[in-house]
Amino acid sequence: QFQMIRHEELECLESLGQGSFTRVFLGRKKGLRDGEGYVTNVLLKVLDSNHKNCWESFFEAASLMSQISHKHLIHVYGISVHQSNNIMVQEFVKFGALDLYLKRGHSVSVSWKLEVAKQLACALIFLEEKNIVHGNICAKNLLLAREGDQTSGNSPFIKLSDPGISLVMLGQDVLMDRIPWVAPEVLEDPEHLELDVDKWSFGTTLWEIFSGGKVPLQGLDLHQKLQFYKKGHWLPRPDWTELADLICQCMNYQPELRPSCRTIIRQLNGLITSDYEILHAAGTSLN
Ligand SMILES: N#Cc1ccc(Nc2nc(N)cc(-n3ccc(CO)n3)n2)cc1
Repeated sequence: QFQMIRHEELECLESLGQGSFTRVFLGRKKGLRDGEGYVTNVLLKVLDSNHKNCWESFFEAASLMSQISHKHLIHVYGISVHQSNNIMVQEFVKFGALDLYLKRGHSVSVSWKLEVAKQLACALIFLEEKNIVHGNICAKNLLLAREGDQTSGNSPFIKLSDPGISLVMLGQDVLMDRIPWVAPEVLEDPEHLELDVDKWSFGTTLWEIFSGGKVPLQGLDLHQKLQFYKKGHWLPRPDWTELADLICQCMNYQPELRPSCRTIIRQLNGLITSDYEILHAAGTSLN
């Protein structure tokens, strides 16, 4: 279900950071295309040695991503197992993870943020139609392939990364640490994953995108995070009412009441044409 890549074809260059349980490196992949030798930049995602027992789940994620293809989903070339290294080989996405991009203080417009949100919603519609639960939707797993900028006005382009080790494999404390991205019902029964869990995480990711990469519930320990759910709390509402309402609808504690992906897209389109967006767009072009 995926391409096995020989380690001789791979060259590992500098470290680019880390996900949960993995480290990511810039790499090169040698290959042949109609007899021609060529080298491409790749992203090497290496499973931490102390999580070796999760290698099946790690490769299941690789297998999932290599069996489906969509413009807003990361392309996985295959996997490489060499000595004690389990490596997922992905297309290299130029501007990296969105959470870091936003934290670096790039000033992006409201329409830029809405475009990113819409593209994520399109990826979710695609997964929903295939009845696939991603399970790890968050700004850290949104990769920015094109910056898009105010002047030339071309829009950003994002790709949703692989889900990594499945929620089912994670311990309770890892699940608690993923509050407020992980849907509340997952903590009750991690085995029973429904599509609705991705809608909850979409709400949290929307909050991240419009909060400039701020980490929601930063500084809360696991117990306090658990209390946040026990008490049915919500994240601090952004001042844009319609956006805040959409976030709250997605982060509904009753999974069946969360909006369908199509409703989400319709509401995002409504936000794009709303006066708040026009006002803010006017604001940025005035200053
Ligand atoms: N400075 C810088 C810089 C860093 C990374 C990239 N590119 C990239 N391409 C991918 N396919 C995946 C990732 N990831 C990064 C974290 C995770 C965890 O999910 N993935 N980064 C580009 C620039």
